[in-house]
Amino acid sequence: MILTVTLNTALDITYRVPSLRAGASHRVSEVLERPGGKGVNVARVLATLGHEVTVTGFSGGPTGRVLRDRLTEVPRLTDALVPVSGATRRTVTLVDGRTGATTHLGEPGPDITHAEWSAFQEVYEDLLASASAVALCGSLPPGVPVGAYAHLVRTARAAQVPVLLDTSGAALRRGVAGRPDFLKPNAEELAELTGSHEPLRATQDARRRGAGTVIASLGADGLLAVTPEGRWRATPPATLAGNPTGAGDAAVAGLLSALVEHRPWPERLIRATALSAATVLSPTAGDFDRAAYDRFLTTVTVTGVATAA
Ligand SMILES: O=P(O)(O)OC[C@H]1O[C@](O)(CO)[C@@H](O)[C@H]1O
Repeated sequence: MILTVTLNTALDITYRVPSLRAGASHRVSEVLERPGGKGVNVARVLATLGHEVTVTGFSGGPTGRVLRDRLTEVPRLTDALVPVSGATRRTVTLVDGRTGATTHLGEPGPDITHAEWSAFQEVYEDLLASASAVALCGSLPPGVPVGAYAHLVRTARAAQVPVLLDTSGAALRRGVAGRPDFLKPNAEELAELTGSHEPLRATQDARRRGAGTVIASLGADGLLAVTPEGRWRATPPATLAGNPTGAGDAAVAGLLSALVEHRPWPERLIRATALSAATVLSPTAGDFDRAAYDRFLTTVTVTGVATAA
């Protein structure tokens, strides 16, 4: 199975309003509620693609119960979340019906005690024994040490399980030092990590900081991958209008799916880019438009990037 870790799971709420204005009161025209947090979205996409997947991390309180209930509806997905005394957070995405622009609000998440963090590490080590790959995704809830991802990366490497890291801020800065096999930052996270806004230069810098391979998601510009085997850019067929929430998570699912099937890099990038684009066309994170995905698989282009910055 493929293992995804979401230490800060979330109940993701999407509100669509006819036209969003700061300082105004709004009537919501559509409400969607989904189990979320990055690794949960990755897992849902993987399960839809036909992979056996296990989700772990923390969940608690009434929101955690709703999240776990909803996860039982996903075929091929095993819930190995560790219960905690605090409540799973909510996130709210506001979609402006006029422009399609999205505004994201994320709660910090529950306080995790030392005993809960220790319990999680035991569960994680056990799960690694039957994992073909692991993705460590999203922010850290309060109470989890900032060096947590570096530790989890090293544990995966010691168990010889390929490990992908997708996080931000201090958790990313510390996590990359654990030497993950794969790092999947977006343009903003990459710039924050390296101080460079030039994607190729920043991607190479991120590798020097410890990542084996860096796959940067660049929004409408697709993916840039710098790997030990070569460098590629994967470009979606067109700029798509829709909800980009979860597009990066879908890219991670595409990379892992093709990785465990031992596909070569260009194919991994096509799958990741096609899934990411097909997610933009779906209104909720963790879902993708299947027909669009099949179409994009034949229209995403991959080109080699020859020169160093
Ligand atoms: O863990 P964070 O970095 O706060 O990100 C969580 C959020 O990101 C998303 O996974 C979208 O990528 C949402 O589902 C939401 O839960």
